[in-house]
Amino acid sequence: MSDESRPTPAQTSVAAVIPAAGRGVRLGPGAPKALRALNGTPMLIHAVRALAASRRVSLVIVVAPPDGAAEVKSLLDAHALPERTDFLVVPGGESRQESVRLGLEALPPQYGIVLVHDAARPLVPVDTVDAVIEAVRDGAPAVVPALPLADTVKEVAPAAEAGAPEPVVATPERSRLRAVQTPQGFDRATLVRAHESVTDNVTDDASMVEQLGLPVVAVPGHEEAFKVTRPLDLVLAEAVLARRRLNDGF
Ligand SMILES: Nc1ccn([C@@H]2O[C@H](COP(=O)(O)OP(=O)(O)OP(=O)(O)O)[C@@H](O)[C@H]2O)c(=O)n1
Ligand SMILES: C[C@](O)(CO)[C@H](O)COP(=O)(O)O
Repeated sequence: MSDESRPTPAQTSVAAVIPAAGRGVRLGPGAPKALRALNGTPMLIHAVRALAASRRVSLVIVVAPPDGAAEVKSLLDAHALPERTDFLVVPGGESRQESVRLGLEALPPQYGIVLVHDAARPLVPVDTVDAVIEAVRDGAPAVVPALPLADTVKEVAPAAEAGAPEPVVATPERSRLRAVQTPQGFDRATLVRAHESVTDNVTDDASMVEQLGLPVVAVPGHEEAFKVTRPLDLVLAEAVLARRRLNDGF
């Protein structure tokens, strides 16, 4: 690679935005989901540590519940985090999409690569984080970690009336489908453009890049990067942590 085509340090500096402003309605009543404990430690702290475990991530921006930024700052201060990583906390918005945008607005200019990672995926292994970063560094404007599906997926039409069975209209070929996780990784300019241009409600950031007509690629995800969404997911997360403690010998 010639000196001219070699990316500059600014182009390859990596920041992570962690949207953590959701209420966690599907998890049931209680504190905002990101602040609920897993093995005695808030889910958000697990997620922050998971991203900061990558030596390539030098800034983590946490997007806190709209009225919870001070509490989240105190939480970060109260827990051991890597010294090489900087942390910022900003208040979030009404939707995940808005929270990510608010996190992006706080991003200092020197970061050329941005990861967006759900606080609700607290156990993502560092190898998955690094694989996403590597693919962006290799030139992909948008990268998602993804896993093949175990279930067959059906497309349904609306039910005739509330509570009635939903008509099945199609069965997409399963081998071509993937369940996508986070962190999703982006060339910064691409992600900023996507958030400026796409106004539809979407469920992930990569789909906004798809709407721009730009390529998105998938790298292997990890089973432990699952999203804590419903009560049973908390049981699974505690079990994964217990297995890690056993493997670590304490
Ligand atoms: N207004 C919102 C909504 C969601 N999120 C974040 O986006 C991630 C994925 O969202 P999800 O798992 O759906 O979390 P909740 O919105 O909290 O869950 P629910 O839909 O059950 O209320 C979470 O880390 C959540 O905190 C956010 O930052 N701001
Ligand atoms: C971004 C995401 O985690 C990818 O699978 C997912 O779409 C978030 O969905 P949620 O309903 O906001 O949890």
